[in-house]
This record gives sequence, structure tokens and C-alpha cells, in this order.
Amino acid sequence: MRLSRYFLPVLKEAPSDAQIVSHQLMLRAGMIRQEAAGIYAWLPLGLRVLNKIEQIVREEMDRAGAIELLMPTIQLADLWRESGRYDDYGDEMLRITDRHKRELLFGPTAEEVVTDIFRASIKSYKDLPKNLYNIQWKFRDERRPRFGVMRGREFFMKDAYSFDLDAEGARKSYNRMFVAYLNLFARMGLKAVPMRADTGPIGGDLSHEFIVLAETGESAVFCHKDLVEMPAPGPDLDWINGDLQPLVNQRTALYAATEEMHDEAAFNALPEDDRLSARGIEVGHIFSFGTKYSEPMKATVQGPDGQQVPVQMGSYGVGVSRLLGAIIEASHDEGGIIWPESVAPFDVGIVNMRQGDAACDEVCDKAYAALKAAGKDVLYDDTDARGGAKFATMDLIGLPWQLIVGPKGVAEGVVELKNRKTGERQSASLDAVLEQLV
Ligand SMILES: Nc1ncnc2c1ncn2[C@@H]1O[C@H](COS(=O)(=O)NC(=O)[C@@H](N)CS)[C@@H](O)[C@H]1O
Repeated sequence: MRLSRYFLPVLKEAPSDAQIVSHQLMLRAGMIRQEAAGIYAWLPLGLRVLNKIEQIVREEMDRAGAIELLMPTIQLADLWRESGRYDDYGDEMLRITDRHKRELLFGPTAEEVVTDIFRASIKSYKDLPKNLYNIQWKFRDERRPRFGVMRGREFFMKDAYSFDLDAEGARKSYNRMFVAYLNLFARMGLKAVPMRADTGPIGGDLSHEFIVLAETGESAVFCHKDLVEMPAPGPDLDWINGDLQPLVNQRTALYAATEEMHDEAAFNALPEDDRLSARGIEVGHIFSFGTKYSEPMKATVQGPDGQQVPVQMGSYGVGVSRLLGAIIEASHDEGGIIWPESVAPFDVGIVNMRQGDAACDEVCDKAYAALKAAGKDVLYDDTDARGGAKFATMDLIGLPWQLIVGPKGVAEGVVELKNRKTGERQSASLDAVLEQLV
């Protein structure tokens, strides 16, 4: 993409109401624009990152055996009356009446809808287990939306829902999601710690939140420090028939709890050097809640003995739009964002230090063509801005690599490659740099 033809409305300063660094940087980098409280337009650069994060989540859900569908954003109030949540949900629910005076709502979550889809078609235990998921916009009328996309009112969520015949099966479904979450957050360069959590309006008695440690996190969290550096299990597992419980136990055996579930005595029983208390950002939350929805909504299957049984369910959420903020909180410096390569909006930024200089333009065009031919996403700053401004923009938007072409270097047959994360710069021939990048 040539910057002269792109749409990247970067800002010199962040608006004063942006308090945390991720909110400030997303606005300044021209990634989002607030259209109303807690409601954002996703500008081109921000949408590219959102799509990359979404795709990583999708790949890890598919790997774990979940099946993607897409549920509506607008839901029938009557479904929520069946589950008994319509009144309980409170002011966070955006309630809507259509022209025929039908009561609808903008879904804050989708347990009721997915249970309705399930009960309409699946009647036998032989069709279990099932895990159905979607990646869909949600609306929660937060009293105080703040911190940009971190706590929005309209936000993008992956929500998966599992259906099993019995508690043992439900635990296996829960474990698949627990392990898939360890992998998907690691792929985004995040250290997300699973912590025992409260179940709140979703319900059930088993729940873990996945927390990214960050000073600006809204949650106070307490955990054994070994959990932070524990590597993710990786993709090569027997996801369908394997026993994932040992991988889950490896983590749940160590103390980790959010504020609501914290047991001060148990935490203080740990050796002082092992205790970590911090603030964190909840990027995922998984729940196992038995028949909380299948009972009232009569989502039953015929069991092996011919009896009708309500299915055992769980739900598994990832804050897809919140993750942009979480990743920036975990990966930035004074120059701006530092995107992990897996989610960067472009792989390489080409900086032409003298646009219009035939030699520089030629080298930049050659680099641009070669990188694109190799399947790389390239942002070529071909504007006539000054060099310093170009560097500041590239550092701000946080592309992992900057390929810098200047008249002096070109005369010597070299270009410069800068690693955004380390700041390391190397001069080499264009061919050598291209060799390294593709
Ligand atoms: N207001 C919000 N803005 C941005 N992300 C949010 C917001 N509320 C929740 N999230 C994200 O969405 C994830 C899942 O939300 S949740 O309420 O915990 N879980 C559910 O809704 C379940 N139905 C999961 S299927 C959270 O872990 C968080 O990362």
C-alpha cells in the first residue's frame, strides 16, 4: 500500500480524555475514531490488526475442534425470558422495540441463541460433543465505557459454546478451550495467565479468566510467579481424544485468582519470592455451567438409555477488540506501538528519505514490488514529508520492520533495515535485506 493513496489519519496529540497509553496510541496511530461513548469506527489500520487477531482466534478454535457459525447481533427478548435472564441482566442490556412492537435486544452474549440453534437440530447423544462458536459484535450498555476499546459498549467477541452428555464430557470440552486459549494468546505475543474467576451473570461453578499483566489493568490479580513465564503447550496435541487434564492441572495446581476469588491465606502460604500480585487485563473468560440454559430451554438429547437428558454446557469468550488494547499495553515504547509480527497491520514499512529522487524512488519501487511479490504486506511511505516525520509515523504505528532508503546509502549501494522492537539498524544491499525479510 502506498501511503500517499492510503487513509491513515494520524494525530500529533491524543485527546485529553484518553488516559491509558493504548487508548492514546490507537487514536494517534489513526486506528480508531470514537463515534459515540464506547462506540468506535475501525479505521483501515486498526481494522487490519483486528482482522489478524480474529484470524488467529479462528485458527485456534478450529484446531481445537470448534465449529464456526455466525449468530445475529439482534436477539428476541422471548429467548431471554425462557432462560430467565431477561430481567436479571439489568441496565447493561440494550433493549429494542421494532416497528411491529416486537421486543428485541442487541446481544451482550449468545448463550440463549446458541442453545436455541442446538435444540432445534441435535436430539441424540451420538451427535455430541459439539462446540459451536462465532466471532460477532456485542453490545453492553456499560455505565462508564472507558480506556478506548478496552471497555467499549459495542465490542468484538469470540464466543464459543460447548454441548456434552455428561459432566465428564463437559470437563473435556472445558479443557480443550483452556489449552486452546493458552496457545492463541501466546501466538499474539501475550503472556495470559489463567486464573480462577467469578462466574457472574453467565453462571456456573467453574470459570477461569485469562489475564495479561499490565499496570493499567482493571483487575487486581494474585498468582504464583511461575505461571507468567510458563510456555504455551503448542498446537501438536490430540485435541479430540487426548487427555488434556494434565496440561490444565500443570497451571491450576499453582495459585492464581482474580480479586473476587482471592484467598489471602492460601496466597500468603506461598514462599514470598513466589507471590505475584499485580493488575491485569481480562482478555478471555471461560465458564462451565452445566444445565443452566439447557434445563429451562429444554435443550435435551436422548441418552444411551433412551432417556431425555438436558445437555451439559460451557461458554468461552475472547475479547477480540479488547486484545488490540491489551497487546499495546504490553508492547509499546515512547515512540509508539510495537506490534508482534503475528498481528502487525503491515509486515514492513518502506521509508523513502527523498521522494522524487530518481535513484531513491527506483530502489523503493524495486523493494516494494519484491516484498509484495513475496506475499508481504507493505506500507510504502511515498509522501513528501520530511524524514524525521516519516520515522516518527513509522515508530508510532509500530510496524515490525522499517526499510529505509536514503540518497547516501543508495549511492553506496546499501539500504538500512531497522527492527522496531530492538531498535537495531543494519546497512546492507537491498538484495541482502530482501533475503532477510522474505
Ligand atoms: N465492555 C467490553 N469491552 C471490550 N471487551 C469486553 C467487554 N466486556 C467483555 N469483554 C471481553 O469479552 C470477553 C468475554 O466476555 S465475558 O462476559 O467474560 N464472557 C461471555 O460473554 C461469555 N458468553 C463467553 S462465550 C471478556 O473476557 C473480555 O475480554
